Amino acid sequence: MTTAAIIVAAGRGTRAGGALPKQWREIAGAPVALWTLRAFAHLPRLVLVIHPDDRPRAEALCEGFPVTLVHGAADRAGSVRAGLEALAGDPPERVLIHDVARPCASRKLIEAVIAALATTPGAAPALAVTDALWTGDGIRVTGTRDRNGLYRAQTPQGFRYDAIVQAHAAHPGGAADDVEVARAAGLDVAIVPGEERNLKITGPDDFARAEALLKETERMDIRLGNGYDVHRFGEGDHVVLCGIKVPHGRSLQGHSDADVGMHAVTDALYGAMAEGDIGRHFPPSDPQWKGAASEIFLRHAVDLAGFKGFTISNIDLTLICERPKIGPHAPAMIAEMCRIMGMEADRVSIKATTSERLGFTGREEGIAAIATATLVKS
Ligand SMILES: Nc1ccn([C@@H]2O[C@H](COP(=O)(O)OP(=O)(O)OP(=O)(O)O)[C@@H](O)[C@H]2O)c(=O)n1
Ligand SMILES: C[C@](O)(CO)[C@H](O)COP(=O)(O)O
Repeated sequence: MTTAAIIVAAGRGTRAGGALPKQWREIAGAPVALWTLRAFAHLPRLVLVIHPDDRPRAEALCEGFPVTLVHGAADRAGSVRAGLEALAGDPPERVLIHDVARPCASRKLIEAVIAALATTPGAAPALAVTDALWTGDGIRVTGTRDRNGLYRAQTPQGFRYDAIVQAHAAHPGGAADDVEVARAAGLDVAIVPGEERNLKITGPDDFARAEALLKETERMDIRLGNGYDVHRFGEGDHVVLCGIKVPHGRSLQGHSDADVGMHAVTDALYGAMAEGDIGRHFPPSDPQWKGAASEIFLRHAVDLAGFKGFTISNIDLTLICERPKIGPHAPAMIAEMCRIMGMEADRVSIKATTSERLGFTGREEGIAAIATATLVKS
């Protein structure tokens, strides 16, 4: 079942004040919008609904990241509809709709909403009201209300895509959130236990609260990934290894440019992020990747790591072949890999070994490559 997330970010944040709309202000070292996108970065499709005035800022934030930008509308419901339309060409089965102003939603909460959608067309997090409730005239208490059965609504609010599209199309407008829209269309919405930490930045004091929560949970996160790849030799007069053309009596065969070293490093990066492998992001069945430069794949993995808040700490790559001899070309390969990945040379190792004439590499039928990558988030 495919799940997409729509992050609505077209509001102006008037209650929060300040020179910039709240989603573009920095907390804990990154804009609020980036924290929120990172919380959903494990999902295959992300749509960020923005105000047209914020386009340059949003493009800079999302450059190289797998995020679709669309322009929102004058009210929240209109912005949600714009996000839903952006997905219409290739509709997902489920969609999560989330306020950009809630940057602290946990992965556990997001997964709980998705899990609930297996049995109901709608699901959303909420916290039961625990304080006594009064009415007042601004100066004094004028009455009390029963808090039984009252909830504080949160996002992400999740729905079967087709159902929420139809519900929005039928709604007259003025809804506070998508649960109200869904219920007006007769959809059942399950309550998933919400989180106190999933606060919405609304007033000026909320920035400090959100920052404290993000700092508290952003613990050191160190990831190790490995990648292994093999390409066979065929007719030709050179091989491409780590972006460098190396003269050789044969060429490596493959769907792309068959840069076996770059593929192993790319898979190590994906592996460290639990993001599958090159084939998942660039399917070999897709003709557009035929003969593609492997730099495209590596850049995607590097950008994804940056989007998720990781720094690449080091890369270690071993090429396994009898010939060509790698040593003379290793400095150029390291320089090229550093250029693509934006890394320092003392963090990228490229070395080679033979297999003592054993096996397919020993018989010079192809080249194998094995890579390790370390990613760090602090
Ligand atoms: N026309 C609008 C209005 C709101 N939102 C989004 O809806 C969410 C919840 O709204 P709220 O917290 O009220 O944000 P703002 O409308 O920006 O704040 P304010 O009401 O203080 O101006 C926010 O992520 C906001 O960006 C939107 O995408 N389009
Ligand atoms: C959708 C919402 O986050 C649910 O709590 C909220 O209603 C949106 O924000 P607003 O302050 O009501 O505009």
